[in-house]
Amino acid sequence: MTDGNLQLAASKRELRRRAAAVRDGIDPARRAEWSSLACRHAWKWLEETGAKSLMFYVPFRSELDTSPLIEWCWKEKREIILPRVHAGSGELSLHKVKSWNELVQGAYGIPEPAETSPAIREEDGPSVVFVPGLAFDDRGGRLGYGRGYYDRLWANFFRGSASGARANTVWVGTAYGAQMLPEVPMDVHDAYMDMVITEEGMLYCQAKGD
Ligand SMILES: Nc1nc2c(c(=O)[nH]1)N(C=O)[C@@H](CNc1ccc(C(=O)N[C@@H](CCC(=O)O)C(=O)O)cc1)CN2
Ligand SMILES: Nc1ncnc2c1ncn2[C@@H]1O[C@H](COP(=O)(O)OP(=O)(O)OP(=O)(O)O)[C@@H](O)[C@H]1O
Repeated sequence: MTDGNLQLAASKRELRRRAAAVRDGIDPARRAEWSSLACRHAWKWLEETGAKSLMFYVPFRSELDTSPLIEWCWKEKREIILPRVHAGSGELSLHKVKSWNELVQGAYGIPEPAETSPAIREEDGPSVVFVPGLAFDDRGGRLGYGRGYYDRLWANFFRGSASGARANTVWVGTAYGAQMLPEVPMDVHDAYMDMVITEEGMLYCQAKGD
């Protein structure tokens, strides 16, 4: 690691600690209220876009709760894709899920599709990916828990897009307004969001990495 890399890693670590404290410090009733508002914004947007296949996360810790949105998508017969964590390789595999009953306790205690659930093929990937995080900025910068799972998935999608597979996937960060920072420090491999959605509404971010 160069001095620059070391500095970036240290500043991300410190920021992660502070951002987790901010998010954990939001009153649970407020979190529920803001989650519900953010879901309504996302819902409206999804109705307009008509996207058929959506990747979500199953919320844990104090993350924005997207479960009403997931249930609404099931009701509307849209396809829900959830990740399974492969802690050894640092990869996420993607699986179609039709109900909460299909989930088992996974790595980090996050519910995930069972081992027996078949992973989808790359060309069947989602057209929208909802991404959790500790902090975001209005360029679409994101700070996660520091294991790079979503960065690797993002890189895989772009590799896929070279062969025309998944060029048009929209990446949507979901967070409380209190998680927005003026600037999240970004590494070369860090995934940029196309939009961030909070209780305040949808924020369209500038072109990835520009
Ligand atoms: N709901 C949800 N699902 C998700 C993610 C997420 O952020 N939220 N992920 C997004 O990537 C992946 C899981 N990533 C995780 C990465 C690190 C830790 C974690 O506990 N890290 C320690 C830090 C120390 C360490 O690295 O061991 C911690 O936060 O205490 C948890 C989940 C896939 N699924
Ligand atoms: N495309 C990639 N290929 C290989 N390693 C990667 C890739 N992207 C990120 N990493 C590695 O993952 C580690 C964590 O990256 P980073 O600190 O950006 O995580 P994060 O985005 O905060 O975490 P997460 O996505 O798990 O929420 C770093 O050591 C980084 O080198």
